[in-house]
Amino acid sequence: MEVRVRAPGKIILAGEHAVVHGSTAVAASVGLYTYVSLRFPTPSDNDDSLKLQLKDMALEFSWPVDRIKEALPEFGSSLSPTPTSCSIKSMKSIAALVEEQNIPEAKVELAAGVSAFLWLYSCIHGFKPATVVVNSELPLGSGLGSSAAFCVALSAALLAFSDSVSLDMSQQGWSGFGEGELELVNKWAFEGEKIIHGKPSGLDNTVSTYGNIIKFKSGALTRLKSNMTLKMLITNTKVGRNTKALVAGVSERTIRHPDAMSLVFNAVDSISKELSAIIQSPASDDLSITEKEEKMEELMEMNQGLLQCMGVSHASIETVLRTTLKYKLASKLTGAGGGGCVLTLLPTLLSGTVVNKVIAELESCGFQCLTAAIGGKGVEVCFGGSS
Ligand SMILES: Nc1ncnc2c1ncn2[C@@H]1O[C@H](COP(=O)(O)OP(=O)(O)O)[C@@H](O)[C@H]1O
Ligand SMILES: C[C@@](O)(CCOP(=O)(O)O)CC(=O)O
Ligand SMILES: [Mg+2]
Repeated sequence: MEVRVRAPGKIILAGEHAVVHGSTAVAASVGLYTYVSLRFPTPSDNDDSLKLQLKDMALEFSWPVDRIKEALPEFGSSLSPTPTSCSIKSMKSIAALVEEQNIPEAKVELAAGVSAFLWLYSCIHGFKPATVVVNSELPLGSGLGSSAAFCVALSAALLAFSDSVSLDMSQQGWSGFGEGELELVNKWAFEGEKIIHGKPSGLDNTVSTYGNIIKFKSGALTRLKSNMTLKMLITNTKVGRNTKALVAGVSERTIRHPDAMSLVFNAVDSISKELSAIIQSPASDDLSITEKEEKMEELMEMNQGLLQCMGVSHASIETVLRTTLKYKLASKLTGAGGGGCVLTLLPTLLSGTVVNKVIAELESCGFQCLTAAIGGKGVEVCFGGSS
């Protein structure tokens, strides 16, 4: 029997980094997915190993379950029904298991994802042999939340075959989880994100789990009912970066300049609140769509300025900002910054010709542009078939 799960990536419309320090953020799911399938071998397969296949990278990792038992003896006897954090001792044992796999030097950043996998798998299924296959439409380490989508899809697939969750396996095609199940998936995914990010806010895993457009502050989410169609151009600068290092950099700056940074975080909080009010304001309100879009553009520019204050912009991001500004379009980085992706609001009345021109100019700089549906469904599951 096989289960397949998909979890979306996300864009952050306002509030990245500041959300780690308690400010409000606004984010939406993006229609690009990470897929995880899980299969347990039958006795006739005679397979006693745990396998992780990363299809896009053409990599396969494999551990004899006895080796996992030896490294993590604390698992197996009592599987954890509630999400728990990885202790320093378990992290060391997991690091040894990952090191044995000799991840190619050029892909060493995958070690964090593989560690999160070993933690989530061992907590939920102990020493059971299995094959887990992962593939993703999301660029890794680009600010679109690939780490969270990976942790959400993994947690959901593992829980789908656990005693903690009971799902109707006769459903055809993709189907959603119940509220209680989503909460459990989200909490386990957050534990995985902690291994990859160090100090995540929980925003990314929450958007990937629940989908939609959400407002998020200190672990609490509010689903937003959008009264306008939001069209965003996503530009990937293709400059690689690592969320853990960028989040740590902002924290260090906060320690050096606590008063100034607290004002920056407060300003971001106000921007996110105003942005969510605009998104939700009824269409019949005094503000026309154009006026709403102009306000949003201004808020995005202000948020970008504050992200520069936090030290997370990058020359490549500034090039995207300058290029889109030539067409009077507002942009901001999305995710951790330092490279990665930039969002540009595409107003409703903007002509297709202008959009094509901006995309052509951005792509001539070596960047990659995409437009994807935003605010769609969160994590979904599919049994048996190959949807
Ligand atoms: N499909 C995947 N397979 C394995 N690891 C993954 C996958 N997606 C994400 N990861 C892990 O997450 C890391 C990227 O996370 P991060 O730096 O937070 O960037 P982002 O979440 O914006 O893509 C990767 O280096 C890897 O460790
Ligand atoms: C910078 C931050 O706000 C978002 C990071 O997103 P991403 O990993 O770059 O996709 C960190 C967080 O909220 O945990
Ligand atoms: Mg991430």
